[in-house]
Amino acid sequence: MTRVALIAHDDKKSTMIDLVQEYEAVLSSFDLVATGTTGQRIMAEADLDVERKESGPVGGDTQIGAEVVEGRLDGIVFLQDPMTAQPHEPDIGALMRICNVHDVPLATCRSAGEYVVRGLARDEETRRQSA
Ligand SMILES: O=C(CO)COP(=O)(O)O
Repeated sequence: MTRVALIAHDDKKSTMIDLVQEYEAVLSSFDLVATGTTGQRIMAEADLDVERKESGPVGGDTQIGAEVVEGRLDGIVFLQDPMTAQPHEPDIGALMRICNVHDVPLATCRSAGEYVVRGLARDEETRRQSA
């Protein structure tokens, strides 16, 4: 099953909620993982089940990065706030780097996130049809 990570900085959490509500039908067919607070909000505000890691600043981004290394993730939607410095910037940079190392698609704004979600849904549909 397609496994996707959802992460949003505080100022982008409402955008993430909007995105997951719009794509709820597609996302409900995926295996979802999220950083702590993002996951909490998604489960409260959308009809989606999400595996929650730690919050980003205390290691959640790093835990998602470990899944990338282990080959468990097909894509990441990570809505970043470009206007606010983050205390865990090194962790964020490490997650982005490891996605590049392992060629895992990482979307950092809403429109790119929609492309990733739609693309992964199309891939899953293609796999289902050829199975
Ligand atoms: O800080 C984050 C990503 O860098 C997100 O963490 P939370 O989802 O716990 O807010």
